[in-house]
Amino acid sequence: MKINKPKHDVNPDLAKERLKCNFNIEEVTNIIDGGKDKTVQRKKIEDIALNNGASLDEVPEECLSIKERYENAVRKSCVYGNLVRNEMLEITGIENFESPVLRRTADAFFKDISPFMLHLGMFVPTLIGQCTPEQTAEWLPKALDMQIIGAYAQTELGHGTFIRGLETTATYNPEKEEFVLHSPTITSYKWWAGGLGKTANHCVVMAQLYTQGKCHGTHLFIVKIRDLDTHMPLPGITVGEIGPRMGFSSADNGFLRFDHFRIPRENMLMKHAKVEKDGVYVKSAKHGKLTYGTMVFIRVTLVSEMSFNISKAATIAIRYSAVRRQTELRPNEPEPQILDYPTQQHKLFICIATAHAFQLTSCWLWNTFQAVLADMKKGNVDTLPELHALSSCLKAVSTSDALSHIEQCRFACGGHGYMLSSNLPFIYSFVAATRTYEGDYTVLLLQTARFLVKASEQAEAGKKLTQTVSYLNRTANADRLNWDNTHEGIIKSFQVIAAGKIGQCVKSIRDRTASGMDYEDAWLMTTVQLVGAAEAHCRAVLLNTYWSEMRKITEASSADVKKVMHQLAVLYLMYWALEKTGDLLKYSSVSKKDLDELQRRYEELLAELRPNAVGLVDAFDLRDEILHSSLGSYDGRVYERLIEEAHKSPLNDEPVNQSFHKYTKPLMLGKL
Ligand SMILES: CCCCCCCCCCCCCCCCCCCCC/C=C/C(=O)SCCNC(=O)CCNC(=O)[C@H](O)C(C)(C)COP(=O)(O)OP(=O)(O)OC[C@H]1O[C@@H](n2cnc3c(N)ncnc32)[C@H](O)[C@@H]1OP(=O)(O)O
Ligand SMILES: Cc1cc2nc3c(=O)[nH]c(=O)nc-3n(C[C@H](O)[C@H](O)[C@H](O)COP(=O)(O)OP(=O)(O)OC[C@H]3O[C@@H](n4cnc5c(N)ncnc54)[C@H](O)[C@@H]3O)c2cc1C
Repeated sequence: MKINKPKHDVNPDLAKERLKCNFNIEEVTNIIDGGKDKTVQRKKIEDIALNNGASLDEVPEECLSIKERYENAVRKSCVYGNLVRNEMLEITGIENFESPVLRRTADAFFKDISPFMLHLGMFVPTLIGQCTPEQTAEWLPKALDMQIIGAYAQTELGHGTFIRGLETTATYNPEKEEFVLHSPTITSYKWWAGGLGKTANHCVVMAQLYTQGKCHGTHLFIVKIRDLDTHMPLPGITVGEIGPRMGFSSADNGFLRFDHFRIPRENMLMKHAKVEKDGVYVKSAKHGKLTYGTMVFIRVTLVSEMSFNISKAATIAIRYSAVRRQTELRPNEPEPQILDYPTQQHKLFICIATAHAFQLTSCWLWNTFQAVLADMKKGNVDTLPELHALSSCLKAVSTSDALSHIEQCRFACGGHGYMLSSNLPFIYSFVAATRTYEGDYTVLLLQTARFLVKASEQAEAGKKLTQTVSYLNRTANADRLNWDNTHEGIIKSFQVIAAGKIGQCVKSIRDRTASGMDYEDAWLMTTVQLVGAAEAHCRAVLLNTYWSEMRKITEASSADVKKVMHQLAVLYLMYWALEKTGDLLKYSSVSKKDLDELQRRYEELLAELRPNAVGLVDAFDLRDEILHSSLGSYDGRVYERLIEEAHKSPLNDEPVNQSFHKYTKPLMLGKL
């Protein structure tokens, strides 16, 4: 495999690590990419990005003012967008505009985020999923060609989670064949939409549809908010940026207020419901929630996005841990590499395994999503509830796990991990937002819980369940599982834990309703348990999917690759078994002796994986320009890079800062 040759000598410790690696790195890279041809394609696209002005920053993004950061991000987005439009989509095919490869190359341009991300990330997918064929023909080519730039404005100041509570209204006027968009209250301001504040000239808006005096609930509309030539907001539109945030600092998350703003009837996205010219409302959708389709799509893609983010953090932390030496173990011996500490391995090797677990699960989820779309094209919406339940819990758990693993990577890098130049704080703050957006963690797990409670009741009634909950058919009446200390045994025990927790929720709700509570209150009182049950179900799905997909995908691999991929999957199973010992003790016959044995095997496995740690992160094949990290570069020049980055601080532009003469000196002289 052609690797990008480092310009400098590789740090000797890192070089030694690479000699220790006992599997073929390229083979693992191909597995991660989904095949050798995909690796070749990815590298070709990365070359286009990296040879055409990526890393265009003279001054680090973080050293710029808010305005400069935004302007710089727009400049880079235009260079990048042009490359996507003219060269990269030629290779992926236009239908793959959401390809993870494009997402990956975007990181070479932006440490933080592009103000155009939501255009490609949500605006375009909404047009694809919610337009009639005529509307698609009208809007999509313009959007893909960047003639119009869009945002997705759903959330309001007063409501994000509860979509039915949105207050923006779209009232149909049959005389003029127009909708009138209006923001009736302060809480109805659209709030948060990425790219809306300053960049977009169009947006998709979710609003309560009124026609013939009746409200028909939330629907989507495409709205032009700015003049295409002057970019000035149109009369009736108040739009701006919401202010500094924890992350997303180079984007322009926006607010938007409508004052009786008129749009043509054709601007209602009418794939699933329409308003006729005379104002008659016609619903064609076979399922009530199809207007939520873009959210389901993004939740599906976020699982792979989390794999990518963990792999970046793991690469940084593991390469750094091979270079960093700290603390004398024995007198007169060199300080060990911190990667030799089992506690460090415990923090970091699970990150490698989790990146693989999420990648394989995301491919499987993507295929499930495609199968559901194919069903829906044929008019069958029966498989949608299971997809909604799956995408909700996998989005919730993958973003939450990614966040805590990335935080562990930062801890693993000590003080230097706190530096923005390590890139870990950027990765962390980006992923922190994913736990909230596209549906908050708790809220989405409660959606999955609704599905699980129904499934459990169906299992109880002897009905055969769909694939991802079929374990409830086998385990619904099982009291405690006989512990079986095998890999399949661990997976089965997680299914029994999930079944036990769901069963306990059903019982709690029933007990509460039997004692006089109404169902809503009984559900509410049980929500802490319901969140736990949905998380347990998600863990069972993740463990089972990772294990079975890993075995499938490595069937034809070399023995060494098979071995190391197997070790990672076993590590993942053991890690989670040890994290959930309380649940295992409650729902299986596992003994203290079994758990001690599991702990011992886990620690041995960390030691077995140790020589391959650097090889495993090299297999993620993240080029330095994408990693942006003083700690994680391929050559391991950690200390040199930290010093180089320090010199870029604008505070080092002059030896004495003017504040000394203005403030400090007068203070010292008692002249303030
Ligand atoms: C061309 C060149 C371009 C160059 C550009 C350069 C740029 C480079 C970058 C490129 C990279 C691109 C990569 C993209 C990455 C993606 C990044 C995305 C960033 C996203 C930023 C954030 C966006 C947002 O956050 S948008 C807002 C999201 N909001 C939410 O998610 C709200 C959450 N709330 C809900 O979903 C609902 O309100 C809910 C589900 C909580 C409750 O809904 P409800 O209506 O009240 O329903 P309920 O009564 O609870 O349930 C009834 C019933 O319906 C079922 N249900 C609910 N939802 C669904 C669903 N979605 N699908 C199916 N069924 C659903 C529910 O289960 C119930 O069923 P029953 O139990 O059977 O009754
Ligand atoms: C960086 C970022 C980018 C975003 N981009 C966009 C965008 O482009 N377009 C857009 O439309 N939106 C966007 N959003 C908004 C985002 O989708 C919402 O913030 C998110 O859906 C959560 O909704 P909320 O803020 O109303 O939180 P709330 O719903 O107010 O949640 C607050 C707390 O209440 C809890 N809670 C709420 N309801 C329940 C319940 N029923 N049961 C139990 N607990 C509950 C939650 O768990 C949470 O802990 C973005 C947000 C962020 C942070």
